[in-house]
Amino acid sequence: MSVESGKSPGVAISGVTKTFGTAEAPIVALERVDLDIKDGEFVAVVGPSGCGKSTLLRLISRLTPPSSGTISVFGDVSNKPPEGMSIVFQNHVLLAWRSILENVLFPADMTGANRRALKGKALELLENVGLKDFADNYPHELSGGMRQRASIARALLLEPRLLLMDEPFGALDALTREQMRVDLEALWLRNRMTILFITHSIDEAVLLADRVIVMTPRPGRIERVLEIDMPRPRGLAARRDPEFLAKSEEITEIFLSRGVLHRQQ
Ligand SMILES: Nc1ncnc2c1ncn2[C@@H]1O[C@H](COP(=O)(O)OP(=O)(O)OP(=O)(O)O)[C@@H](O)[C@H]1O
Repeated sequence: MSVESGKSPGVAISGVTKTFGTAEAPIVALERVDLDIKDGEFVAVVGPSGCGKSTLLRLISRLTPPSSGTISVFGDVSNKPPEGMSIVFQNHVLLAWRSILENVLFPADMTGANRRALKGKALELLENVGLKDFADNYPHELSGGMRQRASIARALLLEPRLLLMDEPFGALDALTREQMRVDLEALWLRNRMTILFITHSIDEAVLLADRVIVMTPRPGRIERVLEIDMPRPRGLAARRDPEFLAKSEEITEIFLSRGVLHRQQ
C-alpha cells in the first residue's frame, strides 16, 4: 500500500515492466518493479550501467509509458507529466545565449509564470548554490561544476514537489562532486521535496539518501532496498559514520555476488 494513513501519497510503482525492441528481439529494461517513494523522501538508485535506472526515471516522469504495470505520482495515474516535477540531467542544458539569471528564470518563461515575481527567488537560489556573483555571466564563463549548480537552481525555481536527478554529478570532478552532495542535502533539508537520485556511486547513494534502491541488470530488477539511518545534516563527516561503512559494504557485497564487481585476484 503506497498511502500511509494521514500522509499524502508519493510515487507508487506497481508491477512495472518496460520492454524495448521488437517482439522477436525484446530488450527487457525493467521487470516487475515495485517501489513506493514517500512524499518528501530522498531516495537514491544505484546500479551498474544498463540496469534500467534512467528508464525508471523516464517512466516516473512519463516521458516513456510502461509496457505493463501502474505508476502513480502524488495520487495521479494519468499519463500526463506530473505537476511540480523537475528533472536534472548529467550534462547541464543551459542556453548559451542567456545569462545565468536568465537561464534560471527560463522555466518561468516556459510556463507563463510571472517572471518579475520570480526574479527574487531566482537570485536567492543562485545565492544558495554559490553563484550570487555570476547572475549576469554567460554559461561559457563558468566551470562545469558551476554550470551544473545553475542547472540545479533552475530546476528548483518553480519549487518542484518532485525532483528527478539522473547522474547529476556524473560529469564533475571528485572535489566539486563532494561539495555538491553536501549542498544538495542542505537544499533538500530546506525544501523537503521528493527526490529520486540516480547514481553509479555507492558512496554518493548512501551519503545522500533516506533509502537506497540497489538494482542489478538484465533484466533490471530491484535487488534490495536499504534504509540509511544517519543523522542529518550528514555533511562531510558522514564518511566516518559506521552506518555509512556498513551500508556501503553491504551494497558492495551485492554487486560482488552478482558479478558486477570483482575482487582483485
Ligand atoms: N529507447 C530505447 N530503445 C531500446 N533500448 C533501450 C532504450 N532505452 C533504454 N534501452 C535499453 O534498456 C536497458 C536499460 O537502459 P537504461 O538507460 O535505463 O540503463 P541505465 O541503468 O540508466 O544505464 P546507464 O547507467 O549506463 O545510464 C539497456 O539495455 C538499454 O540498452
